[in-house]
Amino acid sequence: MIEYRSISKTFADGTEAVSDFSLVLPSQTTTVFVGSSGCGKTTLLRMVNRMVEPSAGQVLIDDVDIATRNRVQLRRSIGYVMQHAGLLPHRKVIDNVGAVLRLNGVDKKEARERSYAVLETVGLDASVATKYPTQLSGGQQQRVGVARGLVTDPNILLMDEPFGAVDPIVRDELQQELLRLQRELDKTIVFVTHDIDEAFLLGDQVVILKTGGHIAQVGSPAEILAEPANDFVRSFVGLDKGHRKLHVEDRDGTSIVVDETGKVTGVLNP
Ligand SMILES: Nc1ncnc2c1ncn2[C@@H]1O[C@H](COP(=O)(O)OP(=O)(O)OP(=O)(O)O)[C@@H](O)[C@H]1O
Repeated sequence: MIEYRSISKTFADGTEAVSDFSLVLPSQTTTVFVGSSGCGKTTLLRMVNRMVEPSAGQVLIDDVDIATRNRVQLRRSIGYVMQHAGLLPHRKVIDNVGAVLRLNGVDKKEARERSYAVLETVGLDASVATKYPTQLSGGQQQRVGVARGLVTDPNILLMDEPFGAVDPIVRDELQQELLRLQRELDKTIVFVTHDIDEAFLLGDQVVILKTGGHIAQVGSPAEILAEPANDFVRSFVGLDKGHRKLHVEDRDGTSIVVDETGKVTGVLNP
């Protein structure tokens, strides 16, 4: 469980990115921070692995204040997937994936074996392992980025707009892959996006943010869609434009919420 307790962040230039933010992110679920540019999503995400230190308040993981933990060890114990994959261009895929294992002291042979295994987990053929990142498609690079985030088998995976830079078809594929992975791996995922459809598809808990990290609404996709808290949320999720007339369909025993265009917007809790 991740808990933000009255977190604020003011940067050195005086920008107040997050103000008095409190929230619990339950274990083994996906929480999505969604909101427009500059509302504080990335700042909130990076406070979980101490890439950003709060100006006030605490972040707790399993009831331990992370300020008391060694910063480097904490960072290496949490998976991090960023936009554009962030791969090192001069290192082969397999070495990009295994880099954190090596930093953690895992020997070369084991690091390779685990890296090959996690490439398979994210649906990549072993033949990509010896290629350089620029020899891969954007979608493949993102998969490598996810593999790198998962290679240490972390409990927590932070994902910062990981699918923002790929075309819509590849994006759909990657989203479905992530849903499959989450069913298999049961990580605590914190996911940042500005795309409300992506948030509703992937999130168990969706946090709609306004500037300053202010929560406009938090809830499951179905809860938000059924009872938008205010006009801001109504407009943000497109209800004000007459979109999102929803119905529920049964797919293989799971109740899926589908909008009038046929797009899946969420899954009802079993
Ligand atoms: N290092 C920094 N120094 C000063 N201001 C910063 C810094 N990092 C972020 N900010 C500011 O803090 C606010 C929140 O930024 P943040 O990156 O968290 O937003 P975001 O919601 O992730 O935006 P985006 O979707 O554009 O990535 C913005 O006004 C941003 O300009």
